[in-house]
Amino acid sequence: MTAFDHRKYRPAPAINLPDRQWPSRTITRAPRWASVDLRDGNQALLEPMNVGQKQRLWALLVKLGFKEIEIGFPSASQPDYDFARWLIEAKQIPDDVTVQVLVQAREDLIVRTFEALQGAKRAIVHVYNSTSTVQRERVFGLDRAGIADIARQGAAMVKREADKHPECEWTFEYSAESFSNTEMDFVVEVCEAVMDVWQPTAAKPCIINLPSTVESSTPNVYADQVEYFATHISRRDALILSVHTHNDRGCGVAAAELAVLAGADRVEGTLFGNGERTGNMDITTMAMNLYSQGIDPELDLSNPDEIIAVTTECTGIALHPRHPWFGELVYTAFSGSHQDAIRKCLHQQKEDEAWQVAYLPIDPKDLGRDYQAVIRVNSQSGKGGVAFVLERDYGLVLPRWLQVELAQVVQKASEAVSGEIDSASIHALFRQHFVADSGALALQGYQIRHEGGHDAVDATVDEKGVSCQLRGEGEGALSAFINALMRYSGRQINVVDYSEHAIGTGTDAEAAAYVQLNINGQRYSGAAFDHDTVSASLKAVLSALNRARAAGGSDVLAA
Ligand SMILES: CC(=O)SCCNC(=O)CCNC(=O)[C@H](O)C(C)(C)COP(=O)(O)OP(=O)(O)OC[C@H]1O[C@@H](n2cnc3c(N)ncnc32)[C@H](O)[C@@H]1OP(=O)(O)O
Ligand SMILES: CC(C)C(=O)C(=O)O
Repeated sequence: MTAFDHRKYRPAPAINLPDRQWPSRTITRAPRWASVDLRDGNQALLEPMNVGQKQRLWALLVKLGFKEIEIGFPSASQPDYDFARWLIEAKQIPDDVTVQVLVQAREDLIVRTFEALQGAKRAIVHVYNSTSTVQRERVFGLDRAGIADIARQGAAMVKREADKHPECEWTFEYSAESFSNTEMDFVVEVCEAVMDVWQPTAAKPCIINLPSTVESSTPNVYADQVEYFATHISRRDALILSVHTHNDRGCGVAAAELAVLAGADRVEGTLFGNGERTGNMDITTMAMNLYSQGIDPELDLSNPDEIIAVTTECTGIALHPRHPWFGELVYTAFSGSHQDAIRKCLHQQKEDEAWQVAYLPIDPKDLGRDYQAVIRVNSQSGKGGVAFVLERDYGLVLPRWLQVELAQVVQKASEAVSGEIDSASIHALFRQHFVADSGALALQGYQIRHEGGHDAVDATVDEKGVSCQLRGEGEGALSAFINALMRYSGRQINVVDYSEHAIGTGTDAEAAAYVQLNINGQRYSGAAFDHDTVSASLKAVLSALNRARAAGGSDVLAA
């Protein structure tokens, strides 16, 4: 074998479940969430959280609406023990929140765990042992019966300790760790053994948790395993079926979603998927997936900045900019066709209708993101993005032909800097190339008279400081001015297109005018602004002439 040799590996065995039901089901409500950030997330950190960090993350989890929170492994470490004590002694656990703690099926650890929980009103004690073939054979050196015994004894010890403290409302949870790498008939056998000890009922159920401790198959196989379990375990009504997926193959969320279809009631996971190796199942992603389907996720994720700040501070792990739903770049379109589609859809989206915006699966405003971030311009962007930015930030509604021309200018500038062009730079490029105020031709003054059904204009235009007196007639001020320019310069000038709009409202409103001229067979565009619409239109004409002048390199009027 060479170093990189796939023959070293075997495919995960599939489950024979010909009448599987999960593929034809849909998710219609949020599962019961259990956060394991403070335990599974914590145990995977380079530097596990101290009590202060745990306190901050706890406060966030409660604020987001988690009702079941695994707070640690109190028998394993002093900070976890101290944190449990602080929660209880400082009365930090809201009435509707239940703390959960993890422990191995080992007597000394179980005893210490119950010590840590003294005085709690309600708690979930979560005991586990590994059931998979490889763990049986290579870690524990036990056969099936030996592994089942560990589970049975662990369950009995948990029950014994709980019985000493009837003042607390206990819930028992058992995890067949490495469930997804265990033979299904054996998992059912072990869980039956645990339930024989606990004697759960529909009124007082236990939690049976089915982890894909290491994700090693496609999510459909995991869903088959969960459905197998759900349909082969006795007393299904006396247990809450919980799943706990990891993300080794990048499908932690998908596996949990399919598991819910397959009958899971409860999902364990962490914020942004922090956890062992490639992480736990990401609750924020799964909850937002539900939200985007019109389902209440039963978690308040409306303030991502706070969630990101607290989790980053507590885990030391930064959020990837493309993290689903919450990454800095996920509501940003750089490419031209996406920008164009977003701009058109946003224009048509009505307040009271269902969200229908291409490339934006949810309204970024729901997560406190504004449309500022939606469209950013680089060399991959087209006219849509450029137009969007100018309209959003400067109130300029460019006609299509001008969008096309400006986009070419912006693209060149972006290529030159090999990167993003911000809104102010786009605006500056627009002014520099299409607006006359710094050009060679400038309107000094004009007068318009209505004569015999026509307009006559007398205008003073400077070209490079040389003043020229122009006179012309036409239908309206614009065509009279064009007529004057043609007479003076001897050039053939036609207006190909013209548009104008107000910027702002009230007495401060400015007029924007955009014109495209055909000058001796060549098209040139220009734009101008003025408090007076006629002035704006005449200046826009001079802007276009300035472009012609710059392109031809010769004077227009003095030529
Ligand atoms: C998939 C998961 O995430 S499971 C949770 C894993 N999380 C953690 O382990 C974090 C906290 N754990 C720890 O700090 C330590 O493991 C402790 C303090 C709990 C225990 O430490 P230690 O007793 O020193 O040893 P260690 O964890 O290596 O224990 C291994 C022993 O426990 C046994 N064991 C491991 N898991 C279990 C279990 N769930 N139930 C019963 N016995 C177990 C092993 O077979 C091994 O036995 P051996 O010593 O006879 O060979
Ligand atoms: C203890 C169990 C639930 C676990 O963390 C896992 O299997 O990943």
